[in-house]
Amino acid sequence: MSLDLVGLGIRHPDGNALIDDLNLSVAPGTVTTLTGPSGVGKSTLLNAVGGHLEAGFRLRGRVVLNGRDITDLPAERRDIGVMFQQAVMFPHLSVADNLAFGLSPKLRGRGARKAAVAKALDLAGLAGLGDRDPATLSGGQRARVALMRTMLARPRAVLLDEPFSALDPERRHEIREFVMATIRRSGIPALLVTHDRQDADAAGGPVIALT
Ligand SMILES: Nc1ncnc2c1ncn2[C@@H]1O[C@H](COP(=O)(O)OP(=O)(O)OP(=O)(O)O)[C@@H](O)[C@H]1O
Repeated sequence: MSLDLVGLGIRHPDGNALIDDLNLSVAPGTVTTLTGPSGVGKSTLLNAVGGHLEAGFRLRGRVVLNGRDITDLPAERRDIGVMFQQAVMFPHLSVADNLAFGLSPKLRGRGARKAAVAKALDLAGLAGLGDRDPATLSGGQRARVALMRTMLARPRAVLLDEPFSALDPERRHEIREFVMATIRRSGIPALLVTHDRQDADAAGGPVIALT
């Protein structure tokens, strides 16, 4: 699976060009990093790829996923996973149920769904913690649950918007490695927005500096 941005341009509601003629190809299982000063349009670009561009922003160019033009598809039909700085959990659901919420509807059968959640807990190093209330997890554990929930939906691409910046330095390193390994193993393309040089190094792919 690959993600291609072809001649992408984004215009701010006030008329200013945020992104101008961006051409970018993200290979399967790789992470391309987007950097640049605050306000340059990094998050807006991810919104455009995910289909969440806010009203008033104008888009030019094409977003192509796996050879298919998805520019005009609504977000829910793009199968693109997102992960933000704050790992949002449903507080009234257990860790396992939070994970189950991410499961692709294509995966049918109670047993198969339970097994998929158990495997995700295991991969996240959280085996045995499925019954816990998410509020009792550490920030790092919550970040891993959030990532697994994103991946359980079997996305065709992932968008990561500063997903590590709320983590302390030690956790940050561990989660970063975990996220990159998961993306490589899944063979899907990813875009990472970060201000952190080490994040970009760990991502291993091209770094695009937006100006
Ligand atoms: N809903 C909105 N309506 C109007 N302007 C917005 C909206 N959301 C963002 N902007 C503006 O669009 C521009 C790009 O914002 P964006 O969040 O994409 O930047 P960014 O590069 O991700 O910044 P940061 O690194 O600070 O997160 C900024 O000038 C911002 O103020």
